[in-house]
Amino acid sequence: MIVVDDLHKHFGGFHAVDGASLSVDRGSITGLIGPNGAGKTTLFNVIAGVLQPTSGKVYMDGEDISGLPPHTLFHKGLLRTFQIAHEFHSMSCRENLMMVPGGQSGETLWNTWFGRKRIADEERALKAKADEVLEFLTIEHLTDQKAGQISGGQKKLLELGRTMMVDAKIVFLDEVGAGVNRTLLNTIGDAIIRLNQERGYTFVVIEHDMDFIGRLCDPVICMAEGHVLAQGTLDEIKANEQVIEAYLGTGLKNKDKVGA
Ligand SMILES: Nc1ncnc2c1ncn2[C@@H]1O[C@H](COP(=O)(O)OP(=O)(O)OP(=O)(O)O)[C@@H](O)[C@H]1O
Repeated sequence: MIVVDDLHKHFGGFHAVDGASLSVDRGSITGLIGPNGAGKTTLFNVIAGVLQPTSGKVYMDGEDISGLPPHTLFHKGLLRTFQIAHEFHSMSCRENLMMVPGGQSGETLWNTWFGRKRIADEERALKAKADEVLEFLTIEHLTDQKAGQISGGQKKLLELGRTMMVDAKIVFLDEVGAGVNRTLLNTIGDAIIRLNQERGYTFVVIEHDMDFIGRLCDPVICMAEGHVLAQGTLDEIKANEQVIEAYLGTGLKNKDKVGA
């Protein structure tokens, strides 16, 4: 579904992504792991159009999507989750979901004057959709809570919920588990599995928590120093000499994260 071919992203003389090649199969939940500074987030940002590649190609279903801006990729069903912006903190969870651009008619002056009924109908449908998403994620009790007042883990669920307001095909999740307690992490994992199985979403997940990766992801791709070191099941990755060396090489603080 996604093919990345010899991708490079340089910041001045620094090669954050340095010849990465990989593919993501439709219907998979692919894990992306690697020591700090391996280039995972930069790779995500290039694929999702947030950063322009220095060189190399990204294909989606055979179409060259290299360097396309995020809103174009969004309409093709390729989404990267983002932290909820500070400006959205004073809005309720439902309103945050309703703000996801989905071709609403209310945006032009023409429609504001002449399409009031249509706007009202769309708003009703959007509200129903937002409520359905909140229920799916088991956070319906947060519907009217301000996004700034919910916990970090609940915010992650809401970010995931934003991808459900449109017809996403492939979703890139960057460290959904960071700072999230185990119970909520399980809820997030359940939602990802259900979206994958019931709605056909393909996921690529960056995560340092190996239990989470082990539960969700097959295959797992390990990056180091800007390129792909290995791909396989988590057990294969954990047993890979190069992978172990890459983690050890970054210092003892990462030693426990693979092969534990
Ligand atoms: N805008 C930038 N300008 C300069 N260097 C950058 C920029 N963005 C990232 N880098 C550098 O590129 C390298 C790769 O960073 P990146 O965030 O992609 O790694 P990562 O694998 O996601 O790491 P982590 O697991 O710690 O999040 C790092 O050394 C980082 O400092």
